[in-house]
Amino acid sequence: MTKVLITDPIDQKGIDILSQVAQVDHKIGISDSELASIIGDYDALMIRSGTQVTEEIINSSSKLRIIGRAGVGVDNVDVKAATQKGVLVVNSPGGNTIAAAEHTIAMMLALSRHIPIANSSTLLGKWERKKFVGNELYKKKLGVVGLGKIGAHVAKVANALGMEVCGYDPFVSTERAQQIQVKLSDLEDLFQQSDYVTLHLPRTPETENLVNMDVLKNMKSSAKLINCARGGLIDEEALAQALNQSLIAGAAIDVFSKEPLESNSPLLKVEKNLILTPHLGASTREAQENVAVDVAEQIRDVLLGLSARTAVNIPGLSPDIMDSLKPHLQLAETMGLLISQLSGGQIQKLEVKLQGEFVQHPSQPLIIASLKGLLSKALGDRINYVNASLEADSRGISVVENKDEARPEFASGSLQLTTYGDNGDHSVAGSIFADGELRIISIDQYPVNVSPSRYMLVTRHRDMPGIIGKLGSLLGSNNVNIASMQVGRKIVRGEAVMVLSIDDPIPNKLLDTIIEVDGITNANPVTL
Ligand SMILES: NC(=O)c1ccc[n+]([C@@H]2O[C@H](COP(=O)([O-])OP(=O)(O)OC[C@H]3O[C@@H](n4cnc5c(N)ncnc54)[C@H](O)[C@@H]3O)[C@@H](O)[C@H]2O)c1
Ligand SMILES: O=C(O)[C@H](O)COP(=O)(O)O
Repeated sequence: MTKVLITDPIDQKGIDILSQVAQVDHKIGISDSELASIIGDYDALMIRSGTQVTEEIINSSSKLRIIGRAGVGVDNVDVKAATQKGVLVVNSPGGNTIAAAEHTIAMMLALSRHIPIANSSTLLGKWERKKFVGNELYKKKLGVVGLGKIGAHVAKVANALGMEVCGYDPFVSTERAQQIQVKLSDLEDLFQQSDYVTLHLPRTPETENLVNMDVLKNMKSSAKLINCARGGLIDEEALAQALNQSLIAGAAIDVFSKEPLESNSPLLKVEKNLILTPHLGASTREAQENVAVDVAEQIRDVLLGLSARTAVNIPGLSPDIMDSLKPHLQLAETMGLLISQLSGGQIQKLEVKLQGEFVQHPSQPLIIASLKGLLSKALGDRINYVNASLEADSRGISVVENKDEARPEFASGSLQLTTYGDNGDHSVAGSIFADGELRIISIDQYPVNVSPSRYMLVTRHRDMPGIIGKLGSLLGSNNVNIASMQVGRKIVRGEAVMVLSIDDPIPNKLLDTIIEVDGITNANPVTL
């Protein structure tokens, strides 16, 4: 029975989707060690930000195929370890955009009008109208750091509120900035000139402590800072000091370097204008339903053998591409598997050459499929589309891509793989014929025309009378049935390649006898 484990609160609609195809177990708040001890039973894991999916947990799994993050940030998943293990990681990049952007706007308004503290004061029976005079957002300058989905929506709403919006994002073009009505600025100016600064970027080694004491000192003393993105982007000790010393006028923080917020956090000792919420950015009914459905559908599809929409760790392999390239991917994988058996030994380089119609397609998926085939004899079930590039890389196999725009020999173009390694260079070319059938069209530059079959024998021999007959009778007398035979040669009576499709695998003893036949220089059994 397929089993899915859920370790964070997930909307029921997502659970219902998973229940169609799997047994769904809930272990909310499970410890790391308990998770590591039970993960071996599960095919899929569904989480939010509360579960840390560490390398140890991933390596304790044995049949885990997919980790679904019902939300955006995957910084709580060791994606590298998952990729190495061949586990797909998917998220929901857009499901909570509006929720997080609206929480940001709510934080900005709450800060400006002292809403939380005015509420507490009023509940205590006080009537402190003078104490809680605020600021308008209208005509104030907002600096948005990170102009992705959430940053862009915040900018849109802020523009509608009459704010002047500037932004910093090294990966956003001037055209895109104009489109979302944001004036691009450098980071220093943004902090120095803004009345409000809001962060909407991921936490990475480069962005950690992006807001430190130097940055805070550079801000206006009337400025307010909002972080509904990720903990760790702000040095919390420095922020506490900056607020206590009135270096800035306020902050609203939803995310923390350690969550849940620890009781010794310096932020809990701040007595000035500081609003804290417990990572609520995505906590709306709508967003929770969106992300749960989005991710559960992807988990269900992957468990059914279909592709995921938003995989984090297989770049370039969107479902549309996978669908349109199905026969091409199958050809590339088959050829990778074939050439690995013809090459034998250690391979240092794979050259992938696309010709004719193949040039029109994205090459990355074809390279990944070729590598998957190439490594599957060595790694068995462990190799998949997720980890093929990484596994090739860690084995020192470099990949060179080559596009040949010349008029193709075959109407549908061709794909050629060449390996360079311990046993010299080997090449295989293939094409897809009009009937959609895969064909191997050359082996080691010898022209052939073979449909790949489960068992094959590829020999090298001198082109002379009698060889084909000898080989045929050897196989026949050992009860190996030949389904088809093809000989490829470049010149008469020179070197030739023979490709036999056979119904059964070749016994080792028979292979030894074949190699001893006068004129046969090499014989490679192939299983596809
Ligand atoms: N508080 C919450 O509950 C909540 C909810 C959803 C998302 N988030 C977080 O909000 C953040 C933004 O999410 P998103 O969906 O907009 O992501 P996104 O990928 O659409 O946008 C992130 C943007 O950050 C930019 N960026 C990366 N490095 C940068 C740098 N050094 N300086 C400036 N910009 C940089 C990227 O170019 C990108 O445009 C993420 O960290 C996400 O995890 C939090
Ligand atoms: O990255 C995200 O999607 C947000 O941080 C939301 O996290 P949550 O799913 O734990 O609410």
